[in-house]
Amino acid sequence: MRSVKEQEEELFPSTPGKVKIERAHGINRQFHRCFASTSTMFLWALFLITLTASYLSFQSFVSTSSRFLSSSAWDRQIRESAAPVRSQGLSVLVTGAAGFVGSHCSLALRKRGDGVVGLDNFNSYYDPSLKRARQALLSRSSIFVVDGDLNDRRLLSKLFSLAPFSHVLHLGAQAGVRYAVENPSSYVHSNIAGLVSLLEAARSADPQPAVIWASSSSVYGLNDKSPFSESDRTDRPASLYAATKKAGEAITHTYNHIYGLSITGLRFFTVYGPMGRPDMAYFSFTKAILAGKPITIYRGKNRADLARDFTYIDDIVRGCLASLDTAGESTGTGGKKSGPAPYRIFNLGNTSPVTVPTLVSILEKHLRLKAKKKLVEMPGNGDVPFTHANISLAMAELGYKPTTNLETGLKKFVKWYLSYYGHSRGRKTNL
Ligand SMILES: O=C(O)[C@H]1O[C@H](OP(=O)(O)OP(=O)(O)OC[C@H]2O[C@@H](n3ccc(=O)[nH]c3=O)[C@H](O)[C@@H]2O)[C@H](O)[C@@H](O)[C@H]1O
Repeated sequence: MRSVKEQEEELFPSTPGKVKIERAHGINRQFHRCFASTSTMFLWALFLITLTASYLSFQSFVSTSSRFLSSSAWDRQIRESAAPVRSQGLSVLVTGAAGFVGSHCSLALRKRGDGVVGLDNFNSYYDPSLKRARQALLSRSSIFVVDGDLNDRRLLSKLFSLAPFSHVLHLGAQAGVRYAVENPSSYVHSNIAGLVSLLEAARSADPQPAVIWASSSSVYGLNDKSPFSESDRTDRPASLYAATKKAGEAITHTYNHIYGLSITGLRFFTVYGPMGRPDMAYFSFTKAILAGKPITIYRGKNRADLARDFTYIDDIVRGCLASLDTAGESTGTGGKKSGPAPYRIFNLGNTSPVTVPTLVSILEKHLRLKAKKKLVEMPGNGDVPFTHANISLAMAELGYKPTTNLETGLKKFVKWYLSYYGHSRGRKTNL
C-alpha cells in the first residue's frame, strides 16, 4: 500500500527546489498539547473550518493547483484568460509564465490581443518573490497564472478540456547549466518527465495545439565549429542541463512523428534583460558589485576568456511570437495523425559573442562602480568556452532580426535592477 506521503506527492507534484518546505507534523503535536479541553477544541475547530473555507475561496481567485479543480470560479478564469480579444487571435497556454522569458512573452501576446493562460510551479530554484512579482504584473494585464506543476497530468488535461488552446508556448523548465551537478533529478523531473507530461496532454487535446518550446544553445556542447548552425553536431552535451534539452529535441520529434504534433524548438542563447533570472552571471554580478563583494570570473584553457552570444529579452520575445505565428497546424485527432506536421528548430541568438570580462566592464560603467574580480579556471561543471549563433534560418523563416546589443541591453537591465531593488547608481548597498 502507498503511504500518505506518496499519495500526497502524486496529487501535488512539484519540482524539487533549493528551499525545502517544512512539513506540518511538528505543528500538529503542539496543537494537541495546547488545545486539550473539548470545548476549546470545538471552538478552535469551528474557527479553523471558517478560516480554511475563506482561504480556499480566496485561493480560487488568485492561484490554483489540482486542489481547486472543481471550482467553477477557477474554470471561468481559465476560459476568460484563454479567450483572444482580437479576431483571429491565438489562444496560448504559456508554461513557465512566471519565469523570465515566460512573463515577457505572455505580456507581449496579451498586448496584441491574444488569449493567454499561464502555468508555473513557482519553485524555489531562485527567489520565488520575483516570480510572484511577475505574476502580479501579468494579473494586471488580465492573465491568469495557474499555480501547478507540469507533472500534474490531471491538471493539464483539465486545462485543455476548459480551453481549446491553439498553441502551447512551453518555457517551463529547470534552467541553469552548473546547478545540474548539484540537483540532477530536478532536470529530469522538469525537462524530461514534465515535457512528456505536457506532450501527452497536447497530443490528446482536441484540437491539438501547435507546440513551441525552449531548447537551448547548450545543445551544441563541445561543438567547436563557429558560428553554431542548426545542422551542426549536437551529440556532445557538456552538462546534464544540455543533455535534457537535447533529449527534449528527440522527444518532441517522436510526438511529431507519431501523433502529428506541430513542433518548433527554439535554441535560446544566454537570454538577459529586465526582470531576468537572478542565477545568471549578469544578474548575480550586478548584485555583488553593488554590495562591494567579489565576483568570480571563469577562464578557459590557457587563460582564454569565456564568451557568450548574449541575447536581449525583447529580441527573444519577437522570435517566440514569430514562431507562434508561423507554426503550421498539428494534424492529429484521437491519438492518430492524419498527415505529417511541421518539425522545426531555430537558433535565437544575437550573432555577436562578447567575453565575460567585457560584460563585467559594461556593468561597471552603468553601475558607476568597480568590481572586485577573482579570475579562476573554469571549474569543469558544465560550462562551454563560447557560444555563437548562426541565425540565418530564423531570419529567413521567422523574419527574426535581433536589434539590441549588450551595451544597450545591460543599460536597460541596470536601470530596472536599481529601481526594482531601490538602489542608487554609484552607491554601494549593504546587502
Ligand atoms: O544559452 C543557454 O542555453 C544557457 O544560457 C545561460 O547559461 P550560461 O550561458 O552559462 O549563462 P550564465 O550562467 O549567465 O553564464 C554566462 C557566462 O558567465 C560565466 N560565469 C558565470 C557565473 C560566474 O560566477 N562566473 C562566470 O564567469 C559562465 O562561465 C558563462 O561563460 C542560462 O543560464 C541557461 O539556462 C541556458 O539557457
